[in-house]
Amino acid sequence: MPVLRILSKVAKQALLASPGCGCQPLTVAVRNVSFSPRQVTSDASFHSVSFSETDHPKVLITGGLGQLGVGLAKVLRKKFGSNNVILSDIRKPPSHVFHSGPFIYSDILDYKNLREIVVNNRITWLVHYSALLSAVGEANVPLARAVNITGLHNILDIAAEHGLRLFVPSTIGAFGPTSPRNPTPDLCIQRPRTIYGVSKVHAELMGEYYHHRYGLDFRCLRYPGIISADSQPGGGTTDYAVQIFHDAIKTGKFECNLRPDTRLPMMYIDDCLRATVEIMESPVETLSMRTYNINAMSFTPEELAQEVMKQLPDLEVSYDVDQVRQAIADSWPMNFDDDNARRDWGWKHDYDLPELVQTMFNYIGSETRLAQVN
Ligand SMILES: NC(=O)C1=CN([C@@H]2O[C@H](COP(=O)(O)OP(=O)(O)OC[C@H]3O[C@@H](n4cnc5c(N)ncnc54)[C@H](O)[C@@H]3O)[C@@H](O)[C@H]2O)C=CC1
Ligand SMILES: CC(=O)[C@H](N)C(=O)O
Repeated sequence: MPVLRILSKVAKQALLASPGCGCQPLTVAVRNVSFSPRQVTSDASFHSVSFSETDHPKVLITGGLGQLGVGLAKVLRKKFGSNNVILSDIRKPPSHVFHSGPFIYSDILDYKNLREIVVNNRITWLVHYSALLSAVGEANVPLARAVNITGLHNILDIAAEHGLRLFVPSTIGAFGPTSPRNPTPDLCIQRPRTIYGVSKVHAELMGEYYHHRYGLDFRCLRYPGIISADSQPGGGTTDYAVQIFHDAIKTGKFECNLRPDTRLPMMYIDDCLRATVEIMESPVETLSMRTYNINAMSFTPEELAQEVMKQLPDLEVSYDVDQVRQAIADSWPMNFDDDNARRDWGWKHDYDLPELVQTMFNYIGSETRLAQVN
């Protein structure tokens, strides 16, 4: 029998054999009706390697060498053991990262390589961090489209085929100028004007679709702009809120690329990583939705500078507005409504603006003093 006919017969049989829950086993993976690694036969057992089979989840983090991945690996390794958390990226890891636990090369555009990693390491949780952020995405739309959309398709198929619990972060950037901006609720108009935002809305919808259609355990948080002391942001609109601390301590001067009155939701990295672990650990029955806003604080560059100047009164702040970033920021939420996350799974932030500034100064200050001694 020709290959095409065999495949379509297999697909039909599997559809007929679907359980009454409304979820169907993974005929989804037969995206292209041709011989491809994505072919899953009708007797493929969905959720074949589930979290419950192991004491600890076995976690793979994609795009792990960016602003958030190394910190998340640290938190997860403390909880689940170093060898149970694999960081991956297409870049070369710095030596302290390489020596702190398993690291592996993985290009999310290479489906076979990704599948091999998941199978060989018996992965049960996948945290998908690879992405091009808002500003770099606008500078290279074809690459952003490939990484953020085609890459996500690979991730969804792998996660569904192997019964993984999948976390994909979304962002305040998934909203646009026609969304309510103050505050922005979970469910409202989403018509972002950046390739980054469009790709994140696509990720939210595809993840929820795979959940409802195939039972994929998809979990998604819309992060605000994340502020961290020991990792650099990767080319976003909110990057100024990290840069100000480094420039203030190093040079006593800071030139901001957004207008002083640009209000955006922001969060300290520890809150962001804790929220991520909390939603991944939340019992299924607590999740009334699969994509949640999370919020901590909201401020303008002027308000941040004033708080920083409580520590460094001589800081000189000037403004040289980047039109691309400003247009993006002007279309994003000013305040985020995260009532659903607080109600459903008990989300609560720890850091407000004063604690954030104090913590950043303590960290960067001690690093700088250490560097001066050595
Ligand atoms: N940092 C933030 O403020 C926020 C981040 N997020 C989301 O959180 C996730 C992580 O963010 P960051 O760590 O800040 O991003 P980042 O830009 O710092 O890091 C992204 C990583 O993806 C990797 N990457 C690029 N192409 C790849 C490919 N083909 N295969 C594998 N890896 C590839 C890069 O090498 C980089 O290390 C992203 O999905 C981002 O959209 C959402 C909202 C806010
Ligand atoms: C808020 C984000 O998603 C990111 N930091 C960006 O500015 O692009």
